Amino acid sequence: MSEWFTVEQIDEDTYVISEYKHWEETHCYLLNGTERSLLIDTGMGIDNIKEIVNQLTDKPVIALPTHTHWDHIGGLQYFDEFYVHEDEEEWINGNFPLTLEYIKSLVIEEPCDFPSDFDLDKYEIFQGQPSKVLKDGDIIDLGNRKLKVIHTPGHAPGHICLYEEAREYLYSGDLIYIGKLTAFFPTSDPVIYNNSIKKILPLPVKKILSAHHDLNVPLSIISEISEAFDDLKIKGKLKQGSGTFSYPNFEIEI
Ligand SMILES: O=c1ccn([C@@H]2O[C@H](COP(=O)(O)O)[C@@H](O)[C@H]2O)c(=O)[nH]1
Repeated sequence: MSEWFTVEQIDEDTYVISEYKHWEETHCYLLNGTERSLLIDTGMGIDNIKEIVNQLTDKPVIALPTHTHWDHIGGLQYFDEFYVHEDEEEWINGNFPLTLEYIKSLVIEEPCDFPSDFDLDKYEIFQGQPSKVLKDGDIIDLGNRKLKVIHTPGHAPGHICLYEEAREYLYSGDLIYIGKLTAFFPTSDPVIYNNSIKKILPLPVKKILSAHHDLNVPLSIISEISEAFDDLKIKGKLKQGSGTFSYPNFEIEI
């Protein structure tokens, strides 16, 4: 097993594959169904995540990034079938707004014990044609498991969360996690981010499976983030350049 990835089992047919050595501390989730498996997010592409996935499922795998920032799409290169939300189809298909040189600088922004065969000169931003383009409300059927696509823009225009109603699992991507939530990129929008939080708020959730950092995400964080955004709205801070605001479990950078 690669030393780059860490694998933890969440329940009998759900795994989290993490890249803890890198400052982004990404998490990808493998959901095994009776007909097919779903890999939610694919990491940075620094090592081959498919080799890990192959040890955890013998079913055909659909790869699905929650959005197409570089640290979520790096592993798409290893999968024949992948889906993206319609609002980021252009980004994955030749028009991502950041240069490769800039992304490479992010890859090595902090010291990191990279795999011995990793070569930054050969690092690429994945580009390709999705096998399916998703929209809000679509259902992904794995056989015995169904995931609902919830369009939650704000961090990125085509950001999605996946909701598994039967287990009350929320795969929250970069919308909700412990750490710095970011709505300051030119393609982010803090008002829309707040609307996306409001979309998630009424869902019954037993487990939040986030894309970064600490996996023990308290369920209360959803309402805490919602209240924080509402407070910033009242104070007229929901516009870009307002700054970074700190709360017990998270920060919001706008
Ligand atoms: O406009 C942008 C968009 C993204 N980035 C960089 O990409 C990643 C985003 O990571 P997330 O995990 O999706 O938050 C991060 O390294 C950003 O710095 C950017 O620089 N500008």
